[in-house]
Amino acid sequence: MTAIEIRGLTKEYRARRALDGLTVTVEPGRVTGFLGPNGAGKSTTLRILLGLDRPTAGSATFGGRAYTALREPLRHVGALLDAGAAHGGRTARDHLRAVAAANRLPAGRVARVLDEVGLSPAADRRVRTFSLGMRQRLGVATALLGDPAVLLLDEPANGLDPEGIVWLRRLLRRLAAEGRTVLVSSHLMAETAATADHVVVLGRGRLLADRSTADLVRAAGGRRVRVRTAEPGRLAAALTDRGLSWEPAGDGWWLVADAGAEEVGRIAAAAGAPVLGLADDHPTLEQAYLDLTGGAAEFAAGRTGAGEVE
Ligand SMILES: Nc1ncnc2c1ncn2[C@@H]1O[C@H](COP(=O)(O)OP(=O)(O)OP(=O)(O)O)[C@@H](O)[C@H]1O
Repeated sequence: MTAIEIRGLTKEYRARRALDGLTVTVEPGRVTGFLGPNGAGKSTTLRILLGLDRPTAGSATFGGRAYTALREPLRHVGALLDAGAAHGGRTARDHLRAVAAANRLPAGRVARVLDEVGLSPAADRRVRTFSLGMRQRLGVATALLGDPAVLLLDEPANGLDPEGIVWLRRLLRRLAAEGRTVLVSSHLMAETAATADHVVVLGRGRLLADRSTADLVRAAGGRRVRVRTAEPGRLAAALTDRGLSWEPAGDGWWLVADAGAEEVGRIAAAAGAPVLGLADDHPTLEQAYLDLTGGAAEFAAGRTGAGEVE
């Protein structure tokens, strides 16, 4: 069991501070979603973790050891940073064999990981003929080659079809259940909500949240009800009488704040407003994320002066 420990991590690129004193521990035995707007510092963190970039200050270690200090690092840390990393002229099998040989990993692992990612039937095709989703699978296979305790995956769902996404979700959950540390960056909130037990959210190089996915979502929104009625005027008057506020949510739906479905159903019935649809509206990770990162997006449409022009 190996935790990832990030302490006071700071990275400056000339005038730009990509990471600003980031401190967080990524625990084993669970899938941790690594979230944040474009430019928040996720890739920079992953690159520093892998010794591909040097921090200006602070440290990033695996069970207390820097990546560059690990002997046979692929046995400890598997990473998917760039799905285009494999040489296009090689077959998937040859690519994995080369990585295994260079890292003194048993050749027998190649067939195992090809099978694991569902690429066995395509193992002898050249990588240049692979779809983006197949390249992602090969990237995951490469990360798994050393049977590592830690997995760092940058946008692994990128290019996967719906079946591939379900496969990836199951794989990540199983790897975490085996006690591994699984850190997965993503911009797909629904997918992260379905996969990650825990989330670490960055904004402008700083930690915005480090908590369980369920807690973050729960904290996002109060109770709300989604309702649609054939008599909007009557329902509006009855809700106002009870001191409840609402807002339109499109297609004739309203969102009533601080109320439950049962209460709104009774109010509508008493007011003689036929209900066409009614449900408690559960907050989503996307909502929680947007609330959290609202002020931290480096690039946002319609905002002037917030981002830098390069
Ligand atoms: N090599 C570099 N030179 C200069 N600035 C860089 C370099 N790499 C990253 N940056 C800057 O550092 C900041 C963090 O970038 P990073 O790629 O880590 O963000 P990210 O969270 O991975 O974003 P995305 O979601 O778009 O992948 C950005 O402002 C980016 O422009």
